[in-house]
Amino acid sequence: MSEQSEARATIGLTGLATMGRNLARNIARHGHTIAVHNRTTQKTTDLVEQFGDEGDFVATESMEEFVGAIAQPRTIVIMVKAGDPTDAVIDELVPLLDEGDIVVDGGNAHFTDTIRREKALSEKGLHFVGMGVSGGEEGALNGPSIMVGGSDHAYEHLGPIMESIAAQVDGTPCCTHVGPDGAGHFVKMVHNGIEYADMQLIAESYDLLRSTLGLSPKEIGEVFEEWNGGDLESFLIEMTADVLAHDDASGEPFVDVVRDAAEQKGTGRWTVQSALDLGVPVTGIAEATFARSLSGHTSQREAARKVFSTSPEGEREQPDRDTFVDQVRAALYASKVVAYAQGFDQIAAGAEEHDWDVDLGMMATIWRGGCIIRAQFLDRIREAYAEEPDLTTLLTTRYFAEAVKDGVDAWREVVATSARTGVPTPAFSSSLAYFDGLRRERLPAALIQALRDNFGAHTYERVDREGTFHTLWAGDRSEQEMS
Ligand SMILES: NC(=O)C1=CN([C@@H]2O[C@H](COP(=O)(O)OP(=O)(O)OC[C@H]3O[C@@H](n4cnc5c(N)ncnc54)[C@H](OP(=O)(O)O)[C@@H]3O)[C@@H](O)[C@H]2O)C=CC1
Ligand SMILES: O=C(CO)[C@H](O)[C@H](O)COP(=O)(O)O
Repeated sequence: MSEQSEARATIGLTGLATMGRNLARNIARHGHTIAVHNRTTQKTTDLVEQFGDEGDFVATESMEEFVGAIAQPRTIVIMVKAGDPTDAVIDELVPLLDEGDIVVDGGNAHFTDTIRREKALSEKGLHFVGMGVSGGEEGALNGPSIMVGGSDHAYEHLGPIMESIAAQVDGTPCCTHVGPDGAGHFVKMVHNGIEYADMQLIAESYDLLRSTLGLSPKEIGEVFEEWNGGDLESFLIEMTADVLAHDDASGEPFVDVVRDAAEQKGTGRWTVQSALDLGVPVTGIAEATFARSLSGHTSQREAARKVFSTSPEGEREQPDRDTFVDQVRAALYASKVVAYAQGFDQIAAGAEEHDWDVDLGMMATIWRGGCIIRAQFLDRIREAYAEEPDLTTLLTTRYFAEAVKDGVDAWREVVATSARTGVPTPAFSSSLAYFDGLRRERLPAALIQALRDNFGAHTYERVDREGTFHTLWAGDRSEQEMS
């Protein structure tokens, strides 16, 4: 490792933790010679000792040795903690690189950081790629979903390698060139936002079945297993069945020994922040993110528990088991349709804002395999965009409209039951409210406009004629036409 390596690697990867190490193995297994590096050399040594026979690895210690081991123009993947650590690695790498080299950030970077880094590196004659990778530890090894943002030139070099290691569905790699600079990381961010909503909806379903019907985690696991055989078939539903069936070494259901405070690394929060900036209502993702925050507010939760009883006063209702299980399934499916429709709206709005030509149908295509939100349902989204590339909302496309119409009564029943029994369902409830808001003939936004005009002369438009108006609320209440 300390000897000077010849530049024979076709690609290099620095950052050999959970994701980087498995991505490197995946790349090597596909016949690409890969130079590997990690700040702490022990991780490099361990990787090559344990898995060196899986392919052609060039283990390196210093950054100089790492860069020297890669054939020019170099393609270098950074797989380290997002934020400052990524900048630190870029700062260390850049002085060692030559014009035309390609630096790829495969971490969960904020897309605005990616835009900034791309600008800075292109000024130095380097190509910078922001590459979203989804699939967790297992996906990185056996085929992730990969969302690449960068120049066409960079994709020409990087694309074939990444397409070869990505998950494949019906012969199509789950990897695509999303667009320039921050496009790949933007799409990955929204993917993670949808992941938050998906998990929150699953968690609410579990809570309802447990608290309302009194089912055990094992019984609920069986329900999820059955659901996975239908429209809801997905990686997360399958995983839920598995997790709920698992017992801790103590004999307790595993889910009961895990502290009920969900962590977050930032991508869900970023999705919501960006959605607010873009003016796109991503209510499912927002509620999922806030639900994680609430779960972590231990002292407030404790204070509230002391003052309020944990369930509403009065009789607990016990709905019919099979009917309620099916209602929750329908509510889960309809709410999931809403969450995905909102996520795709955000990608469309982000693409417009940043002038990225993002193919929405292709996003559904590359999420069908490898990634955390992979699901049968994504094929339906792919078909919807194939039929109508500029569709206004996924909700109104034939398949999803039917699914929502079929499920809406059950959805209302579930939300009503949760309100009566005190089981919190922020994602179910907000998705239903979004659906009702969209389909409403007339919204109370008219009153909000009237109030804004009253207290701040913010003006309003009328339903019966063009123009902008203001009423002299403090005066004679006559109406002025402003434009
Ligand atoms: N874990 C997951 O499921 C997924 C993670 N990601 C993203 O992939 C990236 C890697 O994730 P993961 O594998 O979980 O690892 P971590 O996010 O835990 O990062 C650990 C790696 O970062 C390196 N590192 C940290 N700080 C520095 C620094 N200042 N300079 C150099 N190297 C540094 C560590 O080196 P050392 O060993 O020396 O400490 C180690 O290799 C992250 O951006 C993450 O958000 C994306 C998809 C899924
Ligand atoms: O990118 C991922 C999967 O696609 C990661 O698993 C992500 O870090 C999970 O996010 P969080 O820690 O916020 O739940």
